[in-house]
Amino acid sequence: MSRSIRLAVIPGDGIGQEVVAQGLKVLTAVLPQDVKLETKEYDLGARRWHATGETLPDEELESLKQHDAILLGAIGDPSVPSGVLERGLLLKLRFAFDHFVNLRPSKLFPNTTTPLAGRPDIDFVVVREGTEGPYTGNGGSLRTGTPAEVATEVSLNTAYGVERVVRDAYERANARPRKKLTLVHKNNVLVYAGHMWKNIFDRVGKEYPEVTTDYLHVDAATIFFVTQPERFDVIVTDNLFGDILTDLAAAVTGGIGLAASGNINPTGEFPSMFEPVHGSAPDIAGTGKADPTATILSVSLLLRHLGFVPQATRIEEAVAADLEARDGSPRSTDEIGDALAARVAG
Ligand SMILES: NC(=O)c1ccc[n+]([C@@H]2O[C@H](COP(=O)([O-])OP(=O)(O)OC[C@H]3O[C@@H](n4cnc5c(N)ncnc54)[C@H](O)[C@@H]3O)[C@@H](O)[C@H]2O)c1
Ligand SMILES: CC(C)[C@H](C(=O)O)[C@@H](O)C(=O)O
Ligand SMILES: [Mg+2]
Repeated sequence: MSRSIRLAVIPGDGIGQEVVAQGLKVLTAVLPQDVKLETKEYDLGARRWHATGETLPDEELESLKQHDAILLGAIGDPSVPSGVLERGLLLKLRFAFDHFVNLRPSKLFPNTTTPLAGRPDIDFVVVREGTEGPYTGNGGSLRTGTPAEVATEVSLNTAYGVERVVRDAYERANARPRKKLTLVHKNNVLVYAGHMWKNIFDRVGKEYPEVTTDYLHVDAATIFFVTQPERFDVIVTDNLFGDILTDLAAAVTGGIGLAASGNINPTGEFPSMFEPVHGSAPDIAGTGKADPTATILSVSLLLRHLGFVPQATRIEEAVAADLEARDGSPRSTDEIGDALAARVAG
């Protein structure tokens, strides 16, 4: 395990700035003295775009590449046309660094007010494909803005891309006690991409005889996320279904303020990037109401990825204890960060 971490930090927009400050606070508190943490902050997002018109210049991409990992807050702002920063910055990073595994764990933490509060054993992870599907920008519009407009947004799926993420999901399922993997797609309607996913899922599954498999159409999966979440262990799904399912998973297991994610490049060729599942939340930005826990749990995923397992576990335990101790009175972003930093340090 390396005793130094070169961390690139992209606070981004809205509450991204606020929650990343807390993530760094907890990271600093949890690391042993002899681990050298070098951080480099990148001014990327709405401010930069307004000032220079840039979203993610090549030099910055090259510089980001020189790090062990990236911590990102959130990208997107109402003052910038929708999609400019999301595509030009966030998705550009995920694609350029081949983050084909978008890992989004969901655990029911104690003392949370959610529709599933009090339900035991909710502990699943969504392995969302991160580089393909309808996210590739493969589309266009004709007669734009007229009543005769036609727009396409093609979902791109390659056997190469599907097999590598499915294989990763089998590996993860095989390493967990329950060893269950559910494919979520919509192959009753999306018969080309859906059948390719299912065929690859079945073929790769032959190599993992200990893993129990299941298949659900995405609409049915949304029912079971709410009514029978305990049926899930590892879920593998495409980029867009995974986006939607993981906001739902967050909402039912503790709230969007607790949902962490890792954009993983499993080959290690490029730095992986860790970020909360939520966005820049312009409706609460600047109010101190943002819960930084999702970012702090993303720091835990980052540490685990880099091999700092005891420190990652310490953060998870601190979050569980902190939630247990919450009495319902509101706490600011800073106060939650301070409380978690104190717990991991103590
Ligand atoms: N990974 C990302 O950077 C990311 C993810 C999602 C959305 N976005 C972008 O963020 C912007 C806003 O998107 P949106 O409103 O659809 O989604 P959002 O996740 O920003 O907000 C949805 C709701 O959840 C609440 N919320 C989010 N994070 C919270 C937190 N930590 N604590 C408490 N409440 C929280 C918000 O206040 C809002 O009511 C858009 O530009 C969108 O494209 C970026
Ligand atoms: C902002 C957007 C591009 C992004 C996505 O769709 O992946 C977000 O919703 C997420 O879940 O990280
Ligand atoms: Mg999303």
